[in-house]
Amino acid sequence: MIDLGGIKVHPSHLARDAQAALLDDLRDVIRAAPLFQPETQRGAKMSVRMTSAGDLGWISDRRGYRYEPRHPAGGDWPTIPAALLDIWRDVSGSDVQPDTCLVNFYGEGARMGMHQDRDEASLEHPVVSLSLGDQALFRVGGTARGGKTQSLWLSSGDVAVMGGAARLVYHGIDRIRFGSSDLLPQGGRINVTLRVAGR
Ligand SMILES: O=C(O)CCC(=O)C(=O)O
Ligand SMILES: [Fe+2]
Repeated sequence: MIDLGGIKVHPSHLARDAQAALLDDLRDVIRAAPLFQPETQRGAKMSVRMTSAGDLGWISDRRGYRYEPRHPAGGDWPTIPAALLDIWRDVSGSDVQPDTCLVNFYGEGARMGMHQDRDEASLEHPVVSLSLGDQALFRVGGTARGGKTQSLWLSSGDVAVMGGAARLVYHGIDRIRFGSSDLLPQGGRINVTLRVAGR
């Protein structure tokens, strides 16, 4: 286990065959709830495409960031794949089940700016984050914007847990190494985050 500014990173938590099986589950999620490219409140398109599973899904549009019980195109979010609940059980240290699973897809050139995860109703539960596919440069700071940062390349199968004092640290993805993994036939990276958003 690696401690990155309080974030606990479990390298290779998921073996290759389990990654491939989970990818099949995520394809079903995406078939039921297609990826969309959210806009920020200021009207800029995010470079990451996303969708969700669970009772709630995270969205962003001109009205801001929030959780919604339906996909922007209408329709319930699909259920969270059971294999992800197993990961949550193994690493979260929480006996509350996650009610949302955000699926982020990073194509070539996609990135995610530094931010805190704080749209959840209660911030006492951890965020559990799984990387699949191409490597990504993960940057972690402190709980205030603009402080010192540390970086780590996340690889397919790695799991990061943001909990306790690290629940509100600033973090982002500077870039991916497009084509560095052959898990996704077309290249790119999928990041899956599990959260308790609604309680
Ligand atoms: O892609 C990642 O590893 C981080 C994603 C993230 O920070 C988020 O979805 O809030
Ligand atoms: Fe985040």
